[in-house]
Amino acid sequence: MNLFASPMDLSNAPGGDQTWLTSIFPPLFSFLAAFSTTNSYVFNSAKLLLLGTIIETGRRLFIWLVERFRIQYSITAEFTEGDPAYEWLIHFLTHEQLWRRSYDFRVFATNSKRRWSIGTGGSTKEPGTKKGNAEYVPTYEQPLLFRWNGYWLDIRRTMSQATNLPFQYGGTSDSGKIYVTLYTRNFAVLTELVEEVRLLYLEVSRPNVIVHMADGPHYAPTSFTWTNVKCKVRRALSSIVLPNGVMESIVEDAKEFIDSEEWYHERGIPYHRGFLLYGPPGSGKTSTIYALAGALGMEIYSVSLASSFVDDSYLQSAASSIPKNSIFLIEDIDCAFPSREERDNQPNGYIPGMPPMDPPWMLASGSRRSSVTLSGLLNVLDGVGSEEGKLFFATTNYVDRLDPALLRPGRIDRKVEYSLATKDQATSLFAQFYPEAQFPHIMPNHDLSTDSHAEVTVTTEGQSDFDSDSIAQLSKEFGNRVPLDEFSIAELQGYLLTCKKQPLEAVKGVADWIVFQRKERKEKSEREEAERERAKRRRRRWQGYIILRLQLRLRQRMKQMILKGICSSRGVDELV
Ligand SMILES: Nc1ncnc2c1ncn2[C@@H]1O[C@H](COP(=O)(O)OP(=O)(O)OP(=O)(O)O)[C@@H](O)[C@H]1O
Repeated sequence: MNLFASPMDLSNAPGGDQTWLTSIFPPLFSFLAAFSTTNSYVFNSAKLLLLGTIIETGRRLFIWLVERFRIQYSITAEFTEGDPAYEWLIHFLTHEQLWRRSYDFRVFATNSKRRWSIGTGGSTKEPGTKKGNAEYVPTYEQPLLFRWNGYWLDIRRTMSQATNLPFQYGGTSDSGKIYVTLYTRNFAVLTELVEEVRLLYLEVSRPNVIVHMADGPHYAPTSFTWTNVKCKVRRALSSIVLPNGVMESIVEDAKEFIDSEEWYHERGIPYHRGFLLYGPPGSGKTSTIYALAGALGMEIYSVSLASSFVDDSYLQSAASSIPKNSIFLIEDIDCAFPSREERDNQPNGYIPGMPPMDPPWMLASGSRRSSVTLSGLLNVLDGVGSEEGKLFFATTNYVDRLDPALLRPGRIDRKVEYSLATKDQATSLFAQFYPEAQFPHIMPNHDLSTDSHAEVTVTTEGQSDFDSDSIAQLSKEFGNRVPLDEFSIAELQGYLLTCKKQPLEAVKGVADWIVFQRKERKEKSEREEAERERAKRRRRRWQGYIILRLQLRLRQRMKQMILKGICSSRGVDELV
């Protein structure tokens, strides 16, 4: 066997003409040819292996060249989920109808949280006749190439990945990302694109108020993702029924703040304005903030301290991730403070080695305490949460629970009280519910101002027996019949919803409704009182048990000490 045969000698080897191969790798082929004279199978395999290697090398070289070209002649921008720019881009992609080229969709039976799904016209048998029940959201996971303003763009999306553990317990998360590759070296094109998508987003979302909610545990230690985004239809300021001038003054105040950034900076005053809206549930605190956000074109970032997963670090990272010119809303801010009941139930003293006076189930039951501490909250208000000209709003039903440190100017600059419905508010609500234009058939035929319905009582006596009236008169009558400071606007709204199209019935039936509500409230308060009594008894029993255990332990300890004393006086180690 001649291992060093000339390559040319190999042309006659089994396997046909390998001249071109042998000229590339002469020694190897010399060896293989020599070897293959006895084993043609090995020679063919080697040929294939070599061919594959060459093809693979060529393929990699090609990819490398394309990558080099991309790096040299393109710009890639990354948009991260949770950042407003991500939302802008999603709206842009939907607007550009890029989904038409997509072959991958996720199908949701529920409404997607973002408005970037594709509206479908129901079934193909009756196109456009029925709105589809599902939503189709393109995944954009395969790169999509399209043209924008004469430039080629490449879009690719990666989904967010999270472990099911909050980050305090080692959970991790990768936010979803969209990569946009622009095939140009001109950076101005990217800024142009971002500005266009931003303007488009503002245009598209103008009729809505965008509310970002922190409504679930958070998994990433570094960046906070506001994954729950809601589009609420913008509400007219005039639809909020408040005492005269209140809404206008809040709007004026907020506008003035937005326009006076320089003024604040010149005087070295932190550019921050905090509002506290307090009052009973359903009196319009949240609605005011939503209407204000709509009027000012701002987005809301909302955290509720009543949520169990919100603690100091959660609040801190949420607040620091809110962009400029937004509203930072903390709902139920009182949850960071103990209620009077909780304070009253505190044990008088701590007994080392003994369990707390209140059993754990007692603390947990009905407690709305948040894990956020006062110092954590103040840090957020003084620090990250107050930067960049954010408007800060807090709402509470229990203003008395709030610590004076929170209420000092600089943290809370303006307090607005909300109350249960006044007669004027009830009148305005009714007038809004039944616009004159929609009820032209209701004509005045009866002067209600002469009727004696100034105040409704628990009986139905005093109801007028009218058939129809003008909306203005009916509104007034409704206002007269609703007792002052007893029902919230939300409750009255709930009642009016039961007679959406019958304003006359609404006025006639309100007395019965009031009777029913009072009866229900009485029963509820009796039930609650009974529950409180039961809880008190349970607490007393538990405290008695703790005291008994404490006494037993003390008695044992004293016994041991006395025995020790006797032993030492007798000079023995132990009494027999
Ligand atoms: N002053 C008001 N003007 C118009 N609508 C109101 C008013 N108050 C309450 N409503 C209606 O009642 C519902 C609840 O109102 P909202 O959530 O604003 O009350 P809230 O004071 O924030 O209550 P909570 O303290 O429980 O959060 C909304 O649907 C809203 O339309």
